[in-house]
Amino acid sequence: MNDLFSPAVIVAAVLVVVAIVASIVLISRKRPGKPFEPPSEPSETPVHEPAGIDQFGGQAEAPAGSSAEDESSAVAVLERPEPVLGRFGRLKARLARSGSPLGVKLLAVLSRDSLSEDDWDELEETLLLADIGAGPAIELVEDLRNEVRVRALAEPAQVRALLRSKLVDLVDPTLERTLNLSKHITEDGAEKPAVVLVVGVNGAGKTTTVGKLTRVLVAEEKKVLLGAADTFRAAAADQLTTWGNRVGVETVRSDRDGADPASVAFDAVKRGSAEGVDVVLVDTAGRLQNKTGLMDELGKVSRVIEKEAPLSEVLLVLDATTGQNGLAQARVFTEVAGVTGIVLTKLDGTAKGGIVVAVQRELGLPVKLVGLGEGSDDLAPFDPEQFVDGLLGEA
Ligand SMILES: Nc1nc2c(ncn2[C@@H]2O[C@H](COP(=O)(O)OP(=O)(O)OP(=O)(O)O)[C@@H](O)[C@H]2O)c(=O)[nH]1
Repeated sequence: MNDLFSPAVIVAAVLVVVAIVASIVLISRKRPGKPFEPPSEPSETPVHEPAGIDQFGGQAEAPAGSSAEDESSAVAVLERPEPVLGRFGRLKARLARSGSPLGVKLLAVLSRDSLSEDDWDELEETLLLADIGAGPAIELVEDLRNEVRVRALAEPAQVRALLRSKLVDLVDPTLERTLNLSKHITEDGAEKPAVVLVVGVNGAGKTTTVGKLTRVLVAEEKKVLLGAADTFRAAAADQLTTWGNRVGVETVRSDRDGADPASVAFDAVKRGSAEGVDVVLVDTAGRLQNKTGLMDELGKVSRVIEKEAPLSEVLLVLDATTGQNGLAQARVFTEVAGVTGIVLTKLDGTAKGGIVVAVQRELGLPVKLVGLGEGSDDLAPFDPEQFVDGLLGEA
């Protein structure tokens, strides 16, 4: 009985009490006031949060030294993209502002009282300078000339109206330009998201276009998932993630630089199917059309995606400022990747808006979207009439 009060037992009891108190203190320090939460299931492919909101506009970068909590609360403030309706109308002034020789020069020629042989030549030259292509330029001037003569049009305003309607015809309002974004139902009744693959040469504006298109779709209340299959540059995936985060859209990407782009694209589409999203947008690395390995890789990306869901659209992004040079590149892409439509970027920065006509003629594909600036909402569905009005500087 006395054993109970022996010094050894007392010391042992005190040690046990101290250990219990110490562990309670430690636990409460580690979890300040938080209830116990089970660890979340790891996702199949990690979704990365951005380092901060950066040059893509919208919000100020977090100041140096700000805490992770500050950053996540900055990210939580989602931007509201501009409605899509009427966007082209807002942006079309930029076509005229870029000093288009079509707008200024054509109208200057057509304002003359009677048109001489030299005037018609000047008209043709102006169309050529605007990159409309030799065939269409010659056709247009011949048509215009005949009709002016047959209908005895004398007023500059009448000739101008005729030119406008001929330009609209050249741009072709009958082409189907709507993006195919319907979900796909498989034979066994499963629903698959629409998948849009975005391809093109380096620096054409692919990532920016995917970012802007994400905003268009979010404005249309679609549920979107992004796939960063540009695995050459970690910065490209960061850039895409930032675009997505600004409007609450997640990005599937690889943890490794140089990972297989086809596998990232596949993961994105698989996850999009599992989560029931409406559209998966897949960004790819820029590649030169003469590099066979890279073009083969693009073919593989398409094939691997199609194991999971059919491709709804393959958009080729072309930089309008490269003019006719861009056409050779474009042709190879259409063969390798089965392109369904063109996105013409940087139309705000060129006097060569006629490239729209040349691209469509040469490739037999419609221009579906146009980029008219570096702002987040400077992407619009292409509208032939508004486009021609913009080129001619008409409000
Ligand atoms: N002015 C103007 N600039 C644009 C437009 N679209 C894209 N850009 C700019 O073009 C540059 C290249 O854009 P990115 O989206 O990085 O091009 P990318 O094709 O993804 O580039 P890579 O991944 O290197 O092949 C960026 O500075 C964009 O801001 C546009 O419509 N107008």
